[in-house]
Amino acid sequence: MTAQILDGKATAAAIKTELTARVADLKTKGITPGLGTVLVGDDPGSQKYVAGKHRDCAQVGIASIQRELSATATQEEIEAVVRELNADDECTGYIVQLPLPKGIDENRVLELMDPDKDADGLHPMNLGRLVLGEPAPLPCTPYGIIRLLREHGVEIKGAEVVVVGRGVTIGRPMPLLLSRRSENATVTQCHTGTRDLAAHLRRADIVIAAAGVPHLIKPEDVKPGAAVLDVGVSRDENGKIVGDVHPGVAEVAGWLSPNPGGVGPMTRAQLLVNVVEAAERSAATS
Ligand SMILES: Nc1nc(=O)c2c([nH]1)NC[C@@H]1CN(c3ccc(C(=O)N[C@@H](CCC(=O)O)C(=O)O)cc3)C=[N+]21
Repeated sequence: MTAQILDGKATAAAIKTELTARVADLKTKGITPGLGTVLVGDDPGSQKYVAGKHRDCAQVGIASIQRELSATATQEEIEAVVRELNADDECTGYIVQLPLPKGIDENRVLELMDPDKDADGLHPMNLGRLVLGEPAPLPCTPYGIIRLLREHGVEIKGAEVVVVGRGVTIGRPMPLLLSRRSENATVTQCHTGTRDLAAHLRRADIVIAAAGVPHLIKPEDVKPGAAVLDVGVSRDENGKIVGDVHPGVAEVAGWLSPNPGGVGPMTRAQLLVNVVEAAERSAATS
């Protein structure tokens, strides 16, 4: 048996086509969505991700606003850029690329963002809205994963889902989304304190591997036919992506997200969705 591919690249392309029409419609109402990015430092990986986000924007007609600061930027300098984007009417949504350099208080920067311009859905106000079930921008990777599963007809309702990891961008918000009535999954969250990870994995209909540990998920721990999402992006000595999922899992799983080409493109597409939806919300209230 070989797993069917959860094709993030193709699904993201379809989402972008749909967004292109919505952006064109907003423009007829005099609104041009604009995505801002704040990049601090010169990490090649981060530069590449941010460049990809601006390429996506160009494809769907969203304006791009780029702010770059040196690796030695101070807390005050970063906060000044955040205040500037909060006030900039052309910037309808933005992200602060994480992680920020050591010594910078990341949470203080995130809390300073205008929650209505938070394209990542990571502002405390929006994480709170998610808990309360109020409309909010949804965290990009978790919601991208749900759309990827839906698009391929993988049943989420009633499924036993194991999320591995508890990071702020994926592991922590993922169970919040999956346990909403609209998804109705039963979720187990595993992390480094989990006593017997394999025992949990073997029961899972859906595994979401977001631990950042290369090849953590082994074929012998996956239930035959399960859907496995590989969210990890570690790199080997040649800079090649190594996921959290061992390649042998493809012989056991029913569905598998390739990496690259799976969750990454969905994350980027969902960021655009958040920008367009924020612009649509402001169009409705203006
Ligand atoms: N505030 C913030 N928001 C983020 O969303 C955020 C962040 N900070 N910091 C870093 C991580 C990482 N991330 C990725 C997005 C897309 C791909 C992606 O599209 N990857 C391609 C391949 C890229 C390659 O080959 O290197 C793929 O999976 O096919 C990867 C990683 C977003 N992040």
